[in-house]
Amino acid sequence: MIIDARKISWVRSDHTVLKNVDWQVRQGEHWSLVGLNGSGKTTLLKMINGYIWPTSGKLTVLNRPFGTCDLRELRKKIGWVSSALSEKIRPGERPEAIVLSGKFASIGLYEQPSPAERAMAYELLHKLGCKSFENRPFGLLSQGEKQRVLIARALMADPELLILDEPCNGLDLFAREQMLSIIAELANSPETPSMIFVTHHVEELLPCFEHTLLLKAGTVFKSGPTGEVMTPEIMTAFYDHRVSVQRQGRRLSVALNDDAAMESKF
Ligand SMILES: Nc1ncnc2c1ncn2[C@@H]1O[C@H](COP(=O)(O)OP(=O)(O)OP(=O)(O)O)[C@@H](O)[C@H]1O
Repeated sequence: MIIDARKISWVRSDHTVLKNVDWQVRQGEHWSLVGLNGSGKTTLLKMINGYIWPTSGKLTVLNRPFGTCDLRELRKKIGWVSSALSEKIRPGERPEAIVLSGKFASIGLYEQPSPAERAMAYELLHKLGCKSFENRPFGLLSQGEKQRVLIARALMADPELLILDEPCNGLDLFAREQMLSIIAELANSPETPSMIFVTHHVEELLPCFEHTLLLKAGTVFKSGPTGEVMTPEIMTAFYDHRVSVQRQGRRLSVALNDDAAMESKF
């Protein structure tokens, strides 16, 4: 089991940030985690990565029950690609060194990598489409280029779980689609671990994310096969607004119904 969360809650002073969250992610499954701002996505991810501890409930990640495992060791097995990570990378750092640093779970490269590790870093840079800017300092890269380098860095550690935390944030239409096609290709590769794709936007959900968890106000609003979760009825209740769910090819989109869109303006 990749994630086994049983009724986990996280309470801070008088605020219940997560409440009775149940979530089971099995080996080989790719999930999307969808929630509005403030729904608790980051808090849940921090918990899965062992940075915070459930106030109540039972959490097992990568078959390691919290309370009996070394959380630093657990973290090495999880690749969490987020804007917070991007901000930690020094602007002068080059993509090759950034990817190699993933092997040593460090920000910055302080170890001497072996020829095999260098070869793996090159292979990953290639796989993530980073060849044309592999020598450019990180600070000069576009948002999409930075994301691709950071995904390569995460894969360098051979993780058992890869968390893509809003990878399309700040990307224009073309960069977003490029990013999504790279993720779709990753999902096709048998070496890719289970992925969790975090987003606010339903139209970013690729068919490879066959399961979806909808998080609303710290609770699981719905979880299960994406096709069963993404119905107009469920999404209308999820957003507290009448919405329609359209299917475009193998992708989905959600739109506010006209009158709901008008209501939300005023
Ligand atoms: N340490 C804390 N103490 C008290 N409240 C907190 C703490 N951390 C987060 N919260 C609150 O918990 C709620 C969920 O926050 P969280 O960052 O997990 O949401 P999110 O779904 O990741 O939002 P976004 O999509 O905007 O990043 C918010 O109301 C936030 O203010």
